[in-house]
Amino acid sequence: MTTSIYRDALSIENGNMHQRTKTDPLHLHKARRLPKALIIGFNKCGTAALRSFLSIHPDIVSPTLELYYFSHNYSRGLEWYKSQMPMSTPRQITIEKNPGYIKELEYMNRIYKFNPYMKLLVIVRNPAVRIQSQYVHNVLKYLHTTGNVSFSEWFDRYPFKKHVIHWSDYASKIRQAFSVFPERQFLIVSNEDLQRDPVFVIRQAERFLDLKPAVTNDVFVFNEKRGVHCFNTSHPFFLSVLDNAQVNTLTGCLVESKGRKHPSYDPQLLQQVVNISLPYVEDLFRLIHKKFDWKYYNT
Ligand SMILES: Nc1ncnc2c1ncn2[C@@H]1O[C@H](COP(=O)(O)OS(=O)(=O)O)[C@@H](OP(=O)(O)O)[C@H]1O
Repeated sequence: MTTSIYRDALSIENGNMHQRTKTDPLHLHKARRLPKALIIGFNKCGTAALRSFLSIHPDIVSPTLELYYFSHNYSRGLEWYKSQMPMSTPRQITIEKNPGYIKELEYMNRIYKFNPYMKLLVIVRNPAVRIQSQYVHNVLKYLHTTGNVSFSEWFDRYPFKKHVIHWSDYASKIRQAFSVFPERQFLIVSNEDLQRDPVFVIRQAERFLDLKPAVTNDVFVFNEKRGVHCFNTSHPFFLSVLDNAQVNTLTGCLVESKGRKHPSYDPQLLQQVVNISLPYVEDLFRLIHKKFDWKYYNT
């Protein structure tokens, strides 16, 4: 049974669409539609790349901005949320991404109340590498307050173990989300797979979202300088991401803040990080019945 909020939202949407078709038959039923799928986590794991890569699919649209609706902007209401969505046709799926949604049980409950059939995409990343990404992100973002802190100094500023666990424990957040939604409503992929072979990950998402396979290898080109896949700017699909603020329209790559240079590890620090995070990685693989090929973690 559809919950009331989702049903009401759908009827508002259908009502609007109906009016529009009656007055403007050439409008092709375009309207702003609420998401049927969300990318809910995790920070610094490639959520922007996953969102951007998926949004090139002809049957997917996605707002470029993170809207924080199920977290900080909940009081703004559904009509506000809907007004932030891009226009779409009835066959297109709208996907929003916010890596913070998976962090709080309350946010997951709000999503369930909105739509118990929501499809949820989660991207995870080798924790030892993810922490380097977090360091660069924090140091650049908070440089004015932190000063130029080295990678090992940065660890010293936090209770070290707690800090590593906080960023490595994907399993407890996924388990929490599994307590709200059935497991079949999740697709869990890895940043490493997305980096290595975007189409491999997009195929999984197409199947999960019940979409026809449409994204092929020629949509992407490997950019040697950035060391990641970027959009092939001469592919006709590229036109659909021209309004994506996170894509450089000249190079087809994600903006510079998505793919920064990482600091090198002191071997002892790396070993400590791996030792602390290993049980969390094992827990994750057990929970999701799937393993990712993560360097340093021979599980
Ligand atoms: N093309 C491509 N393929 C796969 N992954 C990519 C790609 N481009 C960027 N990235 C990765 O995205 C990392 C940033 O993650 P998020 O977008 O989740 O960051 S954020 O939490 O929203 O700030 C970012 O992390 P850093 O490399 O540490 O900057 C990248 O690993």
